[in-house]
Amino acid sequence: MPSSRYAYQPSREFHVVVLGAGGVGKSCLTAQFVHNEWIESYDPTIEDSYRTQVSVDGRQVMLEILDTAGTEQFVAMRDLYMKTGQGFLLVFSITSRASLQELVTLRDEIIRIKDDENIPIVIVGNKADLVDQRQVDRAKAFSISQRWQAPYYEASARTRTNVDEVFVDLCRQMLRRDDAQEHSQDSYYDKGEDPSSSRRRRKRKQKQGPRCAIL
Ligand SMILES: Nc1nc2c(ncn2[C@@H]2O[C@H](COP(=O)(O)OP(=O)(O)OP(=O)(O)O)[C@@H](O)[C@H]2O)c(=O)[nH]1
Repeated sequence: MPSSRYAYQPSREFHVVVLGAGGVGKSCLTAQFVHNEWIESYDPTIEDSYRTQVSVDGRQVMLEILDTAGTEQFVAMRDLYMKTGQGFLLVFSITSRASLQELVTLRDEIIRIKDDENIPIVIVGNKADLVDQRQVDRAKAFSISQRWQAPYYEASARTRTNVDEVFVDLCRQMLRRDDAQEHSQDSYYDKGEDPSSSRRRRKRKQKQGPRCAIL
């Protein structure tokens, strides 16, 4: 007998979008997570996508990760990938106050485009190894994460600190959401109701308290 009710389920596939200002370390975080490699040079991204399988709490999940451009000239593509994204890593650099500010606009856009305040999001304060260049207090970032009801992690692509953790946290959020939707669809079909009419009720139920992971 399987120990979990999910043991026979096929692996899920989720679209993850990595967003943030130019140069905050989106490509480096993604390269560390997918390939375990550190990239020292800076080559601005236009758009790169990666497929990788990850095991989360014993469940196999296929991730399609889109590493996006932080530079202004490529922002026209944002609407499109925000529509397809099911989970978002919002990355700033702890060495740049402006990069945290940019997340405000990005988050507003995600919520507008997805029309959903509870979309899975993880906030990442990258470059945590550069402590002597810190411009963003941990408390400041944490208070934003509380407001947005999204977990906050300080990470370093350079030292590989909290790299797996941010992706896994996002996966958990997406899985939970998927499970809840599946479960409530089952029960509505059982009752002969239309599952789409209950979407809003369901979203409110999924609201979670913020979490903060420090180094
Ligand atoms: N010290 C340190 N440097 C980092 C870290 N992450 C990235 N960098 C450096 O920051 C620069 C930019 O990193 P990228 O990953 O290319 O940044 P990006 O956010 O993908 O940039 P765009 O493609 O322009 O959006 C590179 O020189 C990296 O080596 C980190 O955690 N610590």
